[in-house]
Amino acid sequence: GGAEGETPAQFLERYERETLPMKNMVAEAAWQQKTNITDENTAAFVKANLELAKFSQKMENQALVFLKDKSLQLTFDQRRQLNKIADIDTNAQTDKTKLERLQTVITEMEQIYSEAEVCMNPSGDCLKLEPGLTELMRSSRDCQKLSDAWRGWRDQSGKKMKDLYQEYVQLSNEAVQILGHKDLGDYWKSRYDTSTFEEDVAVLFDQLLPLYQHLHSYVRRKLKAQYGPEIFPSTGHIPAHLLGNMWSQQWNNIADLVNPFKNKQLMDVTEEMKRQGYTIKKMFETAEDFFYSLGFDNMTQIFWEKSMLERPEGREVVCHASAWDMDKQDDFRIKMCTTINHEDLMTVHHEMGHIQYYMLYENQPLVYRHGANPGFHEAVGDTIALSVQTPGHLKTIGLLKAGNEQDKEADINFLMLMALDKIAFLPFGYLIDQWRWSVFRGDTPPEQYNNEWWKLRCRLQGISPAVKRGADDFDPAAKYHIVADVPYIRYFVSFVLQFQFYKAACVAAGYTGPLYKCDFYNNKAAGEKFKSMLQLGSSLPWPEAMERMTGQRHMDAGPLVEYFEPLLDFLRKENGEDYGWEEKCPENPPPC
Ligand SMILES: CC(=O)N[C@@H](CC(=O)O)C(=O)NC[C@H](CC1(C(=O)N[C@@H](Cc2ccc(O)cc2)C(=O)O)CCCC1)C(=O)O
Ligand SMILES: [Zn+2]
Repeated sequence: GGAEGETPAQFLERYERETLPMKNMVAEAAWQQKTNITDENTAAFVKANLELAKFSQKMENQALVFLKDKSLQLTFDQRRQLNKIADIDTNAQTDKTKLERLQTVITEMEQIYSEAEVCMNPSGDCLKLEPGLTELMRSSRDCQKLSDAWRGWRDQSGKKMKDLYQEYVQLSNEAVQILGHKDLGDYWKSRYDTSTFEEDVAVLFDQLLPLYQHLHSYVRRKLKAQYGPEIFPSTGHIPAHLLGNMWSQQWNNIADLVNPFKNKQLMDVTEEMKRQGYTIKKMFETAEDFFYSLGFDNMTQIFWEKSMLERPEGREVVCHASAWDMDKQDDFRIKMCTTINHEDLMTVHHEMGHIQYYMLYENQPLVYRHGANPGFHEAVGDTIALSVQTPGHLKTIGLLKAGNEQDKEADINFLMLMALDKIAFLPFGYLIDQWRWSVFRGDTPPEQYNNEWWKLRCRLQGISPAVKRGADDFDPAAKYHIVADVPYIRYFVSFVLQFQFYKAACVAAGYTGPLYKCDFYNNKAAGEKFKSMLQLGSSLPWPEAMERMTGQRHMDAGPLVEYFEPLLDFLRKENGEDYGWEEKCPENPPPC
């Protein structure tokens, strides 16, 4: 047994008492490192992680002793908690040198990514990803500039990390194999508690492909009109740098080029936010107010004191937005280099959704303070943002001028903007971990890393590289989550779940109109439904949790398809038979 004659119940109590301060210490060290990247903060962060690993291994060993002891009468809940204590990720690596090397490789890759900058011709301006390159990709309509930024970013980030990444794969697989998993992808999928997870997401992707194909075709036609057809390959692919985003993952920033009814309002409120003098603080208060209207709690005092809501002067930070549970009473934070625009206002809701989930499961046993599955955590804020973005709600908060509610053309414009965010994302959200699972499994060897990446990008997303890719390019590591060891299929799952949660909240609010116009602001019944699911954390299998809110026990693309139905009808009429692209990208992408 554990400490002299310790019972499972005593062990679980001791686990919580001893682990909480340890996790808080690590969270603080991580926060210091991400909000002030210096050698000593990085070293301190790696050291803290090593301490946590040693501590977790002791707890894992003790949990395994109880789990294997046939003489013990463990309750269902004790067994569930002990299994979660024994699942300690790559901290299972007992070889200190290998564990330290893995931590160092990840922080090194993240440091290269965070400090990379591209010096543009002919201006000579050196731009970082945020805000410079992101702003350029968002707002420039100059093909050559977009192409230079697209290529430059990949040269300064991914291209420098191929060897590091190879080492990360090797060390990560070794670590999780100690826990009995085949490879890191196998371990990441195990968090969805179902052996059919890969097939389930593949089925969802196939169901949603027609929506994407029609959006892709419509956007391609509009971009040909804007840039001239000669820069588009005959294979039907869209050049990656023309889509308003460094990774072509969401296309909302080219809404002005794609807006179906020019004479009708574009639902992007960036200009109105600036005109009204919106501050960053006001953006966070707007999000806080929506959650509060549902009966959720306001942000804590410590949240406002300790968050980093804009890029600080004079120090290197990891700008990629993130929400933090510091494993300490009331201590929840957001780190974000916020800019005043529509996209960031939605990101604020996304990050605050994480904070609300942390607060709702704060009283669960420590091992249950996680999302029911990772997709749930990503869906909370986005579900709220679906209600916030309705023209009706934007009028309620004064960010959109009152207009004719029954305007079919304005509705199509709105659904188009939402599709540029939610539909455009689907193949991207799906393919990142298709690539990584094949790398971790060993099906994709290092010399095939970039080729396999572009095979997926060309076949599933229908985009082509701005310029021809070379043997030593490594484009996957131009994306934060790949560099920072953060799984990604959670976002694809979230983009399906959030429409299920949104529909359930609308039903709870007694709404009966077209789904895409539903605003459940101020509705306590909707809030109660949501809270009843979220307060469970991971204490029950996710189908049980989902059932509390939606009455369903499985992922279902139905609500997403229902939401976009009017747009798909419009697109089918517009596109006729002109949609789709060839599996392979062109050998040589046409120049600007
Ligand atoms: C300590 C820690 O790491 N905490 C976790 C939270 C947790 O696990 O508790 C966390 O904060 N992760 C950061 C990550 C940030 C963002 C992101 O990376 N988004 C994806 C895809 C996407 C894009 C649009 C969208 O609407 C939804 C998703 C991308 O940008 O590619 C950036 C903008 C939005 C969300 C996040 O919040 O998920
Ligand atoms: Zn998130």
